Amino acid sequence: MNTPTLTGLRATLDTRVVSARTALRTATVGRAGWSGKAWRTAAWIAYRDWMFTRGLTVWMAKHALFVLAVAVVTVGWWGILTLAELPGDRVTGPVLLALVLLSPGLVHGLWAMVTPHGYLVRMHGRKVLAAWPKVATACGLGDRQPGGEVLIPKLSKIRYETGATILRIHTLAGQTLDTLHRAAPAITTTYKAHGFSTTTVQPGVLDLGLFTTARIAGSVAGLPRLEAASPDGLIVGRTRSGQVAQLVVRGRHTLVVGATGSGKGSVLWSVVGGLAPAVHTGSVELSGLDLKGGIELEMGRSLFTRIAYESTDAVRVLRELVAIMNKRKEAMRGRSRLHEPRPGDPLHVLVIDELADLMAYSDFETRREADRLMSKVLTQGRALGICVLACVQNPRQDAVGQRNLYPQKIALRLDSDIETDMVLGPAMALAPAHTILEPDPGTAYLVREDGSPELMRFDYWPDDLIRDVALRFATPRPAHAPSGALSTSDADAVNAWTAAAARRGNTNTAGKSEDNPAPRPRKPRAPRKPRAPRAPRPAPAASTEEVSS
Ligand SMILES: Nc1ncnc2c1ncn2[C@@H]1O[C@H](COP(=O)(O)OP(=O)(O)OP(=O)(O)O)[C@@H](O)[C@H]1O
Repeated sequence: MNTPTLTGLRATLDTRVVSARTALRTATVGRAGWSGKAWRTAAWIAYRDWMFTRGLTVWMAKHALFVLAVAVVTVGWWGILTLAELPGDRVTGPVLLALVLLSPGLVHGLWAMVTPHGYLVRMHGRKVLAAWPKVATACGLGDRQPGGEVLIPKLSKIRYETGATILRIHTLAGQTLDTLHRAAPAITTTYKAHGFSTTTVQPGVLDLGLFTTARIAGSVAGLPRLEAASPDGLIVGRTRSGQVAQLVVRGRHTLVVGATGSGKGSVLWSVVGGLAPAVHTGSVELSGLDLKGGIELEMGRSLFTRIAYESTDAVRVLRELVAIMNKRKEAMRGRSRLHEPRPGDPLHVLVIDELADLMAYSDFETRREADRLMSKVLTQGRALGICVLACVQNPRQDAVGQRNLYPQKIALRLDSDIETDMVLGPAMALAPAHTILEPDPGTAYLVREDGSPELMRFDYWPDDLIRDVALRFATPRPAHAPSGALSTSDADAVNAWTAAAARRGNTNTAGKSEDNPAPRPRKPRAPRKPRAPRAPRPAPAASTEEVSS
């Protein structure tokens, strides 16, 4: 059976197990009133009993010979009393002796019963520690000495966080942290963990996090708060250890890639919605390009200062941003190397819902102009306070020719390891986005500028929340209605989306427009005559207005 089928089966099975568990819980401990309380009490007693038995059994298995000897002595004592037909009690003595001799096991069982979590953690830690010499040697970390002795890196501490076991490992003399980094995937597999993260603690000391869960539970976003709306660390979801996941927006461009249904909308709205309070105060300005006819961005249009649903408008928005960038260059020259956003001189965030619609599926002239302007923004914008968040489904070259200009990448579920490689390059080994399961939309690897990956799940943004946020935190400088603007009703949005899809597709030419003509077969082009250089275009009036305000 091939891997995708197996993955699909596993996902179906997982979903069934989750729903069966939920149903059982609802029918028992989840019930309201006295019956629910009775179920909960019974479950608590059963669990503690089970933990006592487990603790005692583990101790007995570890001291099997001693337990056997106690059994022989106890039964032997009782047997002698019985055979000799001595009068009096023949049971109490042997039983008391057995209880006294087995008392450490009983204490062990009580420990497991009273603090089950602490007990399980300690037991797991002991197992990891006991296996470490073998694991380290098998993963190539051993150093054989002339006398035949094998030295291994010291495992000094084991720590537990939600969803991860953290091993603190010290390099041997002659080893570098790279040696440990290289061995990390093998150590992870040997301990049967779901993934790993590495953190350098100090020179020669590494914290290796082994993930104990493969999935991150989804959560729904709440209303954003002004103090949290920082482009230097925007809260966008949860990490595998249950901590808040942060995304740095300022000073970097972000490419978001994911298959259809992988949750690009969650990433987009986590950023747009998360920044909304800063938009309202004027320290962030959003520009949006949504060439799917506005189906995604229309719902939050009042948050955007510039918005485009058609390719010609998209080019206009890009030109305005380039003009702002050029003005800023002059203003910042010799004074500052990184733009500090503030009301009146905001951080500009350009949000593109489907990059390929602009860069691959538009007409030739638009593509060329968009490519030129995007290159400028991507190469010069980040220090000048103009950042891009571009979402795309297809990571191939024709759709994202400039992917190397995005220092930060978010890889949601991808269809194949080839696509992961295309998006993440060498970081793919640590961020296998093609292994993210379909039932976990919004789960993604964030690969930062330094190449360090982190698995996280972006919060889900329901439509009602987006509308509410757009209403509360509207920008003080709202966008003019874009040409081809839609009514906000869902029915209209769907119609517009269908029309836009038809314009892009080559099966239906009904929605053909000048911006997006349906592809048709072309004759081979004759070589071009050299042209006189074009006079530079004057900057559009709107852009000047943007900068001077
Ligand atoms: N963070 C999340 N948690 C839970 N469910 C989510 C999350 N994000 C998205 N979903 C679910 O997945 C569905 C698809 O998400 P979304 O539309 O964002 O995907 P997409 O990648 O934008 O797809 P497309 O490229 O086809 O537009 C949503 O309708 C929602 O039900």
